[in-house]
Amino acid sequence: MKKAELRQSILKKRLSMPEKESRSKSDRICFHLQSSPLFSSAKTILAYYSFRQEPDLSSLFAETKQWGLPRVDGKSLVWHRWKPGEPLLTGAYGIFEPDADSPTLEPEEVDLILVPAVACDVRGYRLGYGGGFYDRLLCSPEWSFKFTIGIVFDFACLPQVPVDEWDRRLNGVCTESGLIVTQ
Ligand SMILES: Nc1nc2c(c(=O)[nH]1)N(C=O)[C@@H](CNc1ccc(C(=O)N[C@@H](CCC(=O)O)C(=O)O)cc1)CN2
Ligand SMILES: Nc1ncnc2c1ncn2[C@@H]1O[C@H](COP(=O)(O)OP(=O)(O)OP(=O)(O)O)[C@@H](O)[C@H]1O
Repeated sequence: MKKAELRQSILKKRLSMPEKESRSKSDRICFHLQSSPLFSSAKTILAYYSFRQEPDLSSLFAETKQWGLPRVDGKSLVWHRWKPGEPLLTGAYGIFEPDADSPTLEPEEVDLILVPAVACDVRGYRLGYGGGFYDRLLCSPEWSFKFTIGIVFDFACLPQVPVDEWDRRLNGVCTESGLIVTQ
């Protein structure tokens, strides 16, 4: 199946999930992340603010970590420090984002990246919304060696997603069934 078709079918399935189910599965995902030494040893973590019924990471935000959230700036993502409770603004694509004037995070500070995805596969390949934002981020030298975990519900963790030459594998995938290390 081509990327666009697969994206459409997974998004349809995700949006049709009852909210209660999505909430309880998101809690399981957060539990698995919290139980991992990769998470406990990380001081600064890049995350995302859930939209279109992506797994919701907000129960993690209670953890005493330094959090970074992305802001879309043209074709790039800019990472801002964010403390739970600080206001977010509606940005590009209707996603809540930190204010452009809020302090940014330097790549050297970041220990772990929780990557939103439409689908992932067991090899660590990821399908996003087609913007190429994370593809571009993760191939740049300052980010390419960071530990990355794709976050999806089980039904979106597939044996294989289509791969293009620019796709890089994530280091792990976390679903409500657990965290798998892919490379
Ligand atoms: N919660 C969250 N925040 C995030 C991301 C994400 O995946 N999840 N992003 C991760 O990158 C960035 C936003 N990326 C996006 C890229 C494209 C579309 C989008 O609406 N695309 C069109 C189709 C484009 C195409 O197929 O060519 C669409 O879906 O209608 C939305 C967000 C930054 N913030
Ligand atoms: N390293 C890169 N430099 C420049 N453009 C890139 C790079 N990687 C990917 N792209 C472009 O970004 C787009 C990514 O498309 P693709 O459908 O693979 O996105 P995706 O992985 O689903 O999206 P996203 O990373 O935003 O979630 C393509 O048009 C591709 O040409």
